[in-house]
Amino acid sequence: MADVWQSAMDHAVAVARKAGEIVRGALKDERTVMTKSCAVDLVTQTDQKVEQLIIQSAKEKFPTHRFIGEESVAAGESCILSDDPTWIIDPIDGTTNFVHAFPFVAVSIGFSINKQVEFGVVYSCLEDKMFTARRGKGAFCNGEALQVSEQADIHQAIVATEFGSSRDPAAMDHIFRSLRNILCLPVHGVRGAGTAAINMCLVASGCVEAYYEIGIHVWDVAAGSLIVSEAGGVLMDVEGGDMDLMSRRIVAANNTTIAERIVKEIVSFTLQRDDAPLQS
Ligand SMILES: O=P(O)(O)OC[C@@]1(O)O[C@H](CO)[C@@H](O)[C@@H]1O
Ligand SMILES: [Mg+2]
Ligand SMILES: [Mg+2]
Repeated sequence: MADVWQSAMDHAVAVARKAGEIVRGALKDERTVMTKSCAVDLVTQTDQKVEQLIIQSAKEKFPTHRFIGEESVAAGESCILSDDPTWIIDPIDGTTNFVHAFPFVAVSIGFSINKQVEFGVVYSCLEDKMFTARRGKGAFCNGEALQVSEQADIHQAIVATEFGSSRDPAAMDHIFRSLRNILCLPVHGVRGAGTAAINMCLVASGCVEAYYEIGIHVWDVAAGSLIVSEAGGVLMDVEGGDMDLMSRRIVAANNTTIAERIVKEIVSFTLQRDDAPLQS
C-alpha cells in the first residue's frame, strides 16, 4: 500500500529547511521584539513569517489537513487536537535564544493522526541539524539513526529542564523545589538549551538522559516526543502515567527507571490545558 503520510513528511522536512534559512538570515538583521502573555514571552516578525510559510505551503498541498500553530493560537485560533491529520507547528522554538543570538533555535513540526504523532521534524537551524522521526521507523539526525543513552543510574545522569516564561511566584517555587531535589540527588548536572524541542533531541541523541518541564505547549513537544520514543526513549507525565500532549507537562527520558526516578522528585502543579475552552 502506498505510504500516504510520507509526502507530508517530505514536505515538512523541506519547509523546515526553508524556514531555517529565513531564521539564519534574520539573525543578520535587527530583530523587532514584541511580547505576548508577559514581559518575557517574546515573539518576533520572523516567528509569524515562518509560521505563515509553513501553514500556507502545507495548506496548498494538503487542503483537508488541520493546523495548530503557536502564533495562530496567540492570534486567537483554537487549539483543539482532533482525529484529523493535524500539523502542530512551533515556527521558532527558542525565540528568546533567537532574539539574543544564543545558538539553539529550532523549527518544530509535528503531525498527528487520531491524536497520535505520526511524524516529527525538528530543525536545529543554527547547528544545521535535521532531526526526524516517523512512527515505527526510528529517529534520525541528518540521516543517522539516533539511540538514547543506556544509563539507568540517575546519579550518572544529566537532566535537562527550563524555567519557562511564567514568573508566577507559586509556580517558580514549585520549579525551584523540583530543581533542587534533582540537583541534590545528586545528578551529574542539569542543563537547558532554551528550547524544549532541542532538549528532547538531546535526549534522543543520548547526550542527556532526561528532560522534564511544566509549562510547555503542544507545539513545543509534539515533534520531539516522537523523536524521543523512536530513539528508544519513554514519555511520561510529571506525576507518572501517560504523557498527555495537551496537559503542558512532560518527562522525556532514555528509560523508565530514569523517568520514574525524576517523577519522584518533581513537585508538580497544573496549568490551564492547551485545549481549554477560549475565555470570552
Ligand atoms: O516561545 P518559544 O520560543 O516557542 O518556546 C520556548 C520555550 O520557552 O517554551 C517552552 C515552555 O516554557 C520551553 O521549553 C522553551 O524554553
Ligand atoms: Mg516553543
Ligand atoms: Mg515558538
